[in-house]
This record gives sequence, C-alpha cells and structure tokens, in this order.
Amino acid sequence: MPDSPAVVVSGLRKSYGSTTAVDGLDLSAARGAVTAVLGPNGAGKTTTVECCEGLRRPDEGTVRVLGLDPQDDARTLRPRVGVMLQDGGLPTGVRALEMLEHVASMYADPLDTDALAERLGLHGFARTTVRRLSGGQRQRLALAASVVGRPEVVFLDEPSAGMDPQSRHAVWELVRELRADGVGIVLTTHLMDEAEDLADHVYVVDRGTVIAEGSTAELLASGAAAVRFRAPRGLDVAELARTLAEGDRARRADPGGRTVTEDAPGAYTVQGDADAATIAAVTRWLADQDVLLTGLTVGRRTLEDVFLDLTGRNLR
Ligand SMILES: Nc1ncnc2c1ncn2[C@@H]1O[C@H](COP(=O)(O)OP(=O)(O)OP(=O)(O)O)[C@@H](O)[C@H]1O
Repeated sequence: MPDSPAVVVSGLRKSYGSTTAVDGLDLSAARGAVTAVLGPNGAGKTTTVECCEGLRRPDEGTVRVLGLDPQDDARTLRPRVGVMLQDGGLPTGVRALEMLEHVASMYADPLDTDALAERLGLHGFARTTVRRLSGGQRQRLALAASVVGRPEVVFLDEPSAGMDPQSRHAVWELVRELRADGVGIVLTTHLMDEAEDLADHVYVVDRGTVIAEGSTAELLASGAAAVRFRAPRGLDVAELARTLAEGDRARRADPGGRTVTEDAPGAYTVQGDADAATIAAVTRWLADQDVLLTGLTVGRRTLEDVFLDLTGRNLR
C-alpha cells in the first residue's frame, strides 16, 4: 500500500508516574515526505517517537508504523524501520566503520557502506572506536547505521545536533534523497531552519498535544510578514503601534493584527503588513522622534517566529 501513511498516531497518551508526557496526540506522517515534530523541551516529542519505535508502550491510543503495531509486530518492522536515537545508542567499544559494516550485514539488501561512509565523511575516523568519537562524528555514524538497511520509514531525533555546518548539509542532502526514494521521515528537531528547509509537514507539540499542524508553507503563511528595525532602546512601541494603526485606517488597509515589540534592547519588530506604506510610516515616525534608524529588514515570518508565537517565549 504505497499511498498509506508511513506512521499514524491516534489519541496517544503516556505518563511517567504523575508526569503526563503525551496527552492525546494525533499525528500522521506520509511516505516520501519529511514530517517534522517541533516543540519546547519536555513537550513530549521523544516519548511520542519512542512509542513509534516500539521502545515504549502507549498507556492509551494507537500507533501504527507501515500499518503495523511497533511492539506486537516488532520483528516484522525491524528491517523496514530506521531509528537514529538522540544519544546515538551505539555500542562504544567497536571501531566506527566496522560497526557500520556489522549493521549492514544484518540486512538483505544494504546500501554500499563505502559510498555511505564517503557521503557522511566517516572515513576520517573509520578506525576510531565509537567511545572516542566526537558528538558530531557519533551522530553521523548513527545516521549511517539508521539508513544502511534501506528502511521504508526513518525516525531521526535531532539528527544534526552538535554538527558542524558541513556535516549538517551532508545530512540534509541525504534526507532529501531518502525522501525522493519514497522513504517516510519523521524528524524531531530544535533547529527551526532545519525544519523550514527540510520538512514538508510540521507538527508543533506542546504539553503533550499538537497545538498546530500544517504544511510548512501553510504555517509560514499563517501570520503576516514583519518589519524589523534597530534604533535606540526604549522607544514608545505603543505610540508607534497607534500611529501605524491610524495610517492603516486612513488608507483603509487591514493591518492584520499589527503589533510592535522591542524583542531585545534596541531591536524592534512590527508584525502585520510589511508593505511600502508601513515601512514609510515606521521611518517617518522614527524621524519625528528624532532618532536614528540603524537597520531595517522586511521579511516573511520564519518558522521560528511562528513557533515562538505558538509556544510563547518563556523558558521551559
Ligand atoms: N523516563 C522518564 N521518566 C520520567 N519522566 C520522563 C521520562 N522521559 C520523559 N519524561 C518526562 O516527560 C515529559 C516529556 O518528555 P520528552 O522527553 O518526551 O519531551 P521532549 O519534547 O522530547 O523534550 P526535549 O526537547 O527536551 O528532548 C517531560 O516532562 C519529561 O521530564
């Protein structure tokens, strides 16, 4: 059933003692697509993915991977599913390339380990034992091990955490190729640019449940664009917002939820239409205040803006 989803999670609940980690979560990940699961620390992402990987049994709800139950059908699923765990989950005493070759030998039709090692730059530390690898090297090896068996579904938990930019790009390239080959990829990440670049579909999870969901394009379009500017700290943002709203009314424009905030000292964001009239109004107001504008950018919202709006700015 090539059109059936790679992963379907329905009404998932999972608690650890009195802590509810996942609280009625629904999610579906297609084949040949990257599905990103985003959320603040402790949101329940890892627990959800661990239930999909068969590492934990749900308290309530169902999880299906390729139409099968990850725990009851574990043996059938094992050769068809790739898992890259956050801490690598690799045996530490073996040499890097030997480990990859050993994993490959467990599959009927593995990828060419030499070519994969070349792709992910593993040759430079091929004979180093896993315990001595740097964090980023270990991540690359774990990724190679998760895809060497040509899985139909891959779970990647923060795949490029701790990697240098070259490695990240190599990882992203590989993920794009897997997608083109029809693999369903479920990605948890804290890197908003990674999600924005790679994901076809995004789920934002908070407090164990999905608070927003859509194609990446839909989520980015869900809010208006923004004008960002730098000027002396402590400007009267309420007064600027009022001035902009008056301008909007005068030209019968819908400001689309206009707000002005000082995000960091001297760094301001105007949400809402970012058209020429708005930019002119902002610069005119600054001139009227007799303050110097030291930078101005106009842009669509990033996934990070959307994420912070949805989940708030407080630390968890
Ligand atoms: N083994 C465990 N025992 C007890 N509590 C746990 C366990 N694993 C996770 N939790 C708790 O469950 C909640 C969800 O954790 P989970 O690791 O699923 O979140 P997460 O979204 O992956 O977070 P992060 O982004 O920090 O990795 C948190 O409150 C966490 O403290």
